[in-house]
Amino acid sequence: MTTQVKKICCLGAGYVGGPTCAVIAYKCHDIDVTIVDLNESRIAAWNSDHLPIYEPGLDKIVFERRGKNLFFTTQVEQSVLEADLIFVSVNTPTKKSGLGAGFAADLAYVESATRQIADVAKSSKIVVEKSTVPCRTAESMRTILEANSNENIRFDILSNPEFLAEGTAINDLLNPDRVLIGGLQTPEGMKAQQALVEVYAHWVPTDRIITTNLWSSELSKLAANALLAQRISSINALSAICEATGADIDEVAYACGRDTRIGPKFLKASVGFGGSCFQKDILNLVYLSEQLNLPEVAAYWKQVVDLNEYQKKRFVSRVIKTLFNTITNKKIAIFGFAFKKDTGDTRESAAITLCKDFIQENAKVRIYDPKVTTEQIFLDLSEPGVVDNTKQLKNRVTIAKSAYEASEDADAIVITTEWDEFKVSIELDYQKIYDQMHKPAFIFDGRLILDAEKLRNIGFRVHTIGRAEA
Ligand SMILES: NC(=O)C1=CN([C@@H]2O[C@H](COP(=O)(O)OP(=O)(O)OC[C@H]3O[C@@H](n4cnc5c(N)ncnc54)[C@H](O)[C@@H]3O)[C@@H](O)[C@H]2O)C=CC1
Ligand SMILES: O=C(O)[C@H]1O[C@H](OP(=O)(O)OP(=O)(O)OC[C@H]2O[C@@H](n3ccc(=O)[nH]c3=O)[C@H](O)[C@@H]2O)[C@H](O)[C@@H](O)[C@@H]1O
Repeated sequence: MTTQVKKICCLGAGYVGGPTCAVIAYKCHDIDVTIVDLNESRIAAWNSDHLPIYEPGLDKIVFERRGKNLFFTTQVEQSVLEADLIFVSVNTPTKKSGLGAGFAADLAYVESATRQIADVAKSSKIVVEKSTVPCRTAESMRTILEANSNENIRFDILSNPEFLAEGTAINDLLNPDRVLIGGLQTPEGMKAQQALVEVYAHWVPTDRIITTNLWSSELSKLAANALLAQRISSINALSAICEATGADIDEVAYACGRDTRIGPKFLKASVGFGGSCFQKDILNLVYLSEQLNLPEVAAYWKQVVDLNEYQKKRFVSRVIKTLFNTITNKKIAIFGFAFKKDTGDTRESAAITLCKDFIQENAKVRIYDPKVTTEQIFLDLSEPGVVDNTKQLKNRVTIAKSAYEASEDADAIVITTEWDEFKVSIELDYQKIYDQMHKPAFIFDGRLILDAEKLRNIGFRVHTIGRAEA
């Protein structure tokens, strides 16, 4: 008989734990879901009218289930004690120091969450690795948990990586392409796997729920992110060839993507991919390959990240070169600071690198993003621990409340995030923007969202990634 899950606890109320478990509560009214975090202010925000993350559709789901079968708390012990199934959804950032620094995932949070479960549990639990981790992490978790099991308590470990993308998280969770559940191929392991299958089967068609062994599941998560990022680096590499030859990267992407074997998605050239995971997970894969003594494999995946860095630098050079080889004291309006549209998340955003480079060149940058807070922007641009450069930063960086305010007296506009409101045909009056800028007025489209022809007719000098200068 399968164990029926009645109470779920999720350790980690972040971008993954919050939306994922809110959707489980929304779809499974017979299951109580408690999301726990050590961070008190984050939990207070989850319990308030202003959720700690911006994600379209999330508010509605949380407000509908909160206090009914969805709870947010800092009470780790109580929640772990009561749960039959525990998601470990804590952060796994790249290690900053020690062995593997700059590449390996820092598993300290996963380990401490696992130890918390081992210390507190008084009944059997299914422990689910939701965080993205290096292949075979479940083995370490199992060792810690088994050292604490006895004839009355057993722990079954599953891997259930998350594939949601920020900005579309709710739709991704409600209609996933697939749900992946890895488990040990023992009778107990398969029984635990089935218990989690039944949770998802409340709303996901069973042919979309894939069960595999633990290690395939762990590796598939790193592999999926590496393959997605590899497509972006491939198209960005081609964008450089386009700029030098007169080919147009959107046309090339379209022509290639029409081949059903290639497909159209993830072929949009850009200033470089950002986000908390692509770079981290690929570096994690590089480290894993090196550990397995596979240097050629490591070098192959490392190139995806290197190309991404190159793309950002190449774009910065193009801006400086076009602005007559100097941007000292020039005003550059930055449209967008989040790593993609429809999120307020700035982790690894290409805009951070670009702004830092412009500041290094003594430009004055004025940033507008509809969802990122001023505090977050200054946090991202300052370099705590290196030098306290907040004062210098404030001389160079200002935050605007609108695209119009950002572009007042500007020499150039740089589009860094593809927010819909920046598109010519949707909201912005680019004639008004042009009229208030220094001339010649330059616009650099790092996201291929603008109608260059229309802007040129207004008088703008338009430079687009993946297109030669007109
Ligand atoms: N952000 C994303 O879109 C995706 C992230 N992932 C993976 O999911 C994991 C979590 O990522 P995010 O949610 O973005 O991170 P996050 O940093 O937003 O959230 C993690 C939360 O865990 C909390 N935490 C740490 N240790 C804890 C403990 N022992 N007990 C309770 N709470 C604890 C932290 O305070 C933090 O609020 C990472 O491994 C990431 O790679 C996977 C798919 C998508
Ligand atoms: O593990 C994770 O964290 C998640 O990472 C990505 O999701 P996310 O980073 O939220 O967003 P994406 O839509 O993948 O975009 C990542 C970056 O690539 C850029 N991008 C995306 C697509 C494209 O064609 N071109 C491009 O430059 C985006 O602008 C953004 O900066 C994956 O898409 C998710 O499946 C995965 O779960």
